[in-house]
Amino acid sequence: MAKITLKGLRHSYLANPASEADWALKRLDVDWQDGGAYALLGPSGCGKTTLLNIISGLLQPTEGQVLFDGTDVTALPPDKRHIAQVFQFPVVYDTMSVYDNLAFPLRNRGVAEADVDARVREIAGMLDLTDTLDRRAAGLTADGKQKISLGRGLVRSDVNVIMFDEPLTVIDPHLKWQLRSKLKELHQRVRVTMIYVTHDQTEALTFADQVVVMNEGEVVQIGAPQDLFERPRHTFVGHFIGSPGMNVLPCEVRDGTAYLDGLAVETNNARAWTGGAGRLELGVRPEFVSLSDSGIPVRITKVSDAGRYRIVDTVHADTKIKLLIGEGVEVPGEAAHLRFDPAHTQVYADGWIVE
Ligand SMILES: Nc1ncnc2c1ncn2[C@@H]1O[C@H](COP(=O)(O)OP(=O)(O)OP(=O)(O)O)[C@@H](O)[C@H]1O
Repeated sequence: MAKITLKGLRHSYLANPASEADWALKRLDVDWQDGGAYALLGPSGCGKTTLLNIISGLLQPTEGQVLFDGTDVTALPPDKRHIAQVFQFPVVYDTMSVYDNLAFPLRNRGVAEADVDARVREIAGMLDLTDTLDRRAAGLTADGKQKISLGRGLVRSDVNVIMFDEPLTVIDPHLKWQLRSKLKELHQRVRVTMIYVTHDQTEALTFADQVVVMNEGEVVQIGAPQDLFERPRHTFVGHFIGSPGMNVLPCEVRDGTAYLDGLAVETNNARAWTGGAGRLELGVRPEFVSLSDSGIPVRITKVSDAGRYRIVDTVHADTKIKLLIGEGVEVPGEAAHLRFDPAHTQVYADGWIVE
């Protein structure tokens, strides 16, 4: 196991990168603590696979270093890094038994047969594969096979990190939550550093203690799921995480007060704005917007049922604002007023939170 440090990492697939857009990874400084459960979350094309390949050694970064416990491994090939990887599609040997599949990474490294047996049975037990150990892998369902892939990642005791690259893509939706909670439980038992790559916020938020959110080649926030929800550092995080995402509304700030279309709105950070150029926006999640007797006048355009609550779409002038309301709350006709919870309303400048 190891702490992994990415220092001043940049990567471009072009020989002579000129503009910012030429960099697949713009600049990354990230510490992955030993034994942590991390998710790497971001939309397609944001650089997740590029980053994984740099950590595993399949790709040399254009600039910067990868350190394992402080030792520079940037130039080491993948087989010298002691990393286990689980991919989207199960990697299993169909003709071998489940037992032999799990034993393979250990036998390959010359581990004594008695130790192989003990470890295989332990991991099989954790993954509920004990009853299938003697069966040929070919007969298993997709989720059974993916469990073997997970097992092959977990079985080695010499790994610095296990990286999961969208491991639940081929799993039936109704089995996904089972495997997801299994993985979380396994992390708590084995305590190896795990990096779980996904573009699915539910998977990231249920698995990880810390979520690394990427957008356009940059890390925009690293935090616990609750931090990402309560205090998104970037409007992208607010919008990408949450369903529906955070309202991002154009605003002005004068003398420490934010104004939405000329109406003063209390926030938790407008006082910190020291001026300067930049696009100013208010961010407030639909969970922290409520109906009120006074406040921002809006027109209600749509009410949708979302189970235990309703999503209300409103519009103020040309600005759309969403809010959530509970079951017992009555929705007025077309006209209403909204109030933003000041503790959860913040100002962003060029996308970044003002602090
Ligand atoms: N081999 C390559 N050659 C050139 N450009 C590449 C290569 N691989 C990726 N890119 C570009 O680098 C950027 C990051 O891609 P990457 O595959 O790392 O993103 P991702 O977040 O893993 O996306 P996805 O979730 O779709 O796999 C994208 O703009 C992509 O087009």
